[in-house]
Formats: sequence, structure tokens, C-alpha cells
Amino acid sequence: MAGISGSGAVSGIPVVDLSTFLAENDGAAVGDEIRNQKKKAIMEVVKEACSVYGFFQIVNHGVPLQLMDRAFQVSAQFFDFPLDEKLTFGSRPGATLPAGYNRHPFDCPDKHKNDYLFLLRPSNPFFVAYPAKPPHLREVAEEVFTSLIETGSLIEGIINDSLGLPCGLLKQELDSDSSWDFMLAHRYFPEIDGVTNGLTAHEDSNAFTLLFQDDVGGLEVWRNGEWIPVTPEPGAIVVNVGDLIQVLSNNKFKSATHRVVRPKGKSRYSYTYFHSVSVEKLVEPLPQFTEEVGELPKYRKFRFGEYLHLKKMGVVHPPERPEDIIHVTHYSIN
Ligand SMILES: O=C(O)CCC(=O)C(=O)O
Ligand SMILES: [Fe+2]
Repeated sequence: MAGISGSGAVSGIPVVDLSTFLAENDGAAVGDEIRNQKKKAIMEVVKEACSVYGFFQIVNHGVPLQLMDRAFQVSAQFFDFPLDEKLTFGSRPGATLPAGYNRHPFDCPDKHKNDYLFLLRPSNPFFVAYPAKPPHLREVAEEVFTSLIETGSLIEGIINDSLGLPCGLLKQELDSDSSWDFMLAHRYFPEIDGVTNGLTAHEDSNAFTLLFQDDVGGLEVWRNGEWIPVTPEPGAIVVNVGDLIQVLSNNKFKSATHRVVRPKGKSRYSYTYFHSVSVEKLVEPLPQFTEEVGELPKYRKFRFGEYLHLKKMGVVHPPERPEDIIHVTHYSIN
């Protein structure tokens, strides 16, 4: 099928080529009709992928691959600095969004699974200064942020249309100025003593996530009782649906459970961009998926910041019983 390819499709998670969307204004001699057919085919694949897996990958997405190479270089340089130095950029204790350098789990120095830099834009109230070293980190990270925000806007439109929503509706729902979007540069340590957990199974709370992973692998998605690897595809961005889209679409699109398994003998690096909304945002299923189609809402209305707070409490003070961990189903109407 036009625009869909790649070895990622082996696991069933499709790889979608976005060049049709980017070629729109470059004067390429492709007729409107062919372009529209290709776009329609892509929408169908995205719709299926988001309903079944909550995951797909994109190539020819417009983010320069050289920029991503530089981004991986500078983050690896940063993570190699001594801990004391990195901790001078440590996140503020108790901040709703932990901008700065973080380790996970933060209170078990000999059991770290990963460390990461949490980056916000200056317009966000929780913004903290970027690390001053390595010298190009700020410049490169800001460039990546800008580029991923642009790709995010394209994906937002594709998800909007795949859901059959009126043009631009998701953009309106999900704030427009990216002030609440954030980015993580991650390093996962090699497995130690057979302990392979790098990032525990979870769903992303935000609308959707864009992820660059290096060629080490380890990202997995839960489907039908088994973990499916999201195989690294050269130059590809992994896209996954988050809780906000799951709620807005009244469960039409799925916020997939995923995790990271740590590699043997080497570290793994990733860059993740989270398309998100203000903590004040009130979230509930859209009328297009409820009253307009005669279906009952599957969630009650909640404030996004309250949900983030409940989730964070579960990380800082993990409950004894896994079933007490807060998921978005906390707001489900049964
Ligand atoms: O690093 C990765 O591959 C996944 C990161 C992730 O799932 C997250 O930060 O929510
Ligand atoms: Fe995630």
C-alpha cells in the first residue's frame, strides 16, 4: 500500500512514510488526486494502528537525521559528566513537572535503571535553565524541540483526521502554543545481574508521544497478553497515543502500555517529545464520540493537573499492590 513499508511492519506495527504530507508545498509534480488517495490510505493505516496497538512509526517526517545524530552525541556527553556536576541541574524537589536532570529510581543509587534530562520551553512556569555543558547542548536541544513540535503538529492533524473529527478540532482541544509540551533525553544503563527493567510498564498521560530511539532496541508494547518489540527502524520516529487521546476519543484510540527492557553490556539512548496540555485543562470525551453518536461517555471530566499529581504520587510513594497504581481508568464511568 502507498506510503507504508518497513521491517517494523513484521511485528504488525506499521511504518508510515509521511513524504506525501511534506511534499505539499515543494512544487512536486504529483496531482492532487493521487496525493489525496495516498493521504487517505495513510489515515486508514494510522486509524487501524491507533485502535489496535496505540503505536506506529513514521519515516520521511521532516526532522533532519543529522540533527538527531548531534542530539544523541550531546546528550551522551552530558550523561558522561560526573554525577555532582549533573546534579547542579537537578530538578526542583516537589515541582509538578521535574525539569532538569533526574535519575530513576532516585533514592536507590546502586539500582539506577536510567537517568534523563527533562526539558521544557521557557514559556512554561516550571522551566529551569538548560545545562551549560556540553556547550552545544542547549542550541541542539532547542532545535530538536522546535523540529519535533512541527512534526507533532502534523501528527496531531493526522490523528484528528483518522478519528474523523472536523478539521483542526484536536488542535483547538490540545492548546496551541506548545507551552506544556516537554522533551526527555534518556540514557538507560546496561542490565545488571540479570535485572532488565529499564522503564516499568506504563501509559503516557499526554496526548501523544514522538520518540527517537538508537539502534540498541528495548522498547516494547503490550498487546493481547504479550510484549511486542518496537524494532528500531533507521531514521524512524515512534509515535504512541497517550491517555488524553484515549479519553477524548472515548476509547476509539488506545493509550498503549509500554516499557523499556535494558540491553546487555551497553547503554541505550532515546529522545522523547510529549505533546501535552496545561495542568488546568479539563478533560472529557468529545461529543463527536458520545452524544453525537448516541454513546455514553466512558470517563468523567477531570483536571489534567490532578491526574498528573495522582500519577506522580504513585511514583514517589509506590503503592504496595500494583492494582492501586493510578491509571486513567481511575476516571472511568462503569
Ligand atoms: O525511551 C523510550 O524508549 C521510552 C520512553 C518512555 O516511554 C517515556 O519516557 O514515557
Ligand atoms: Fe512512555
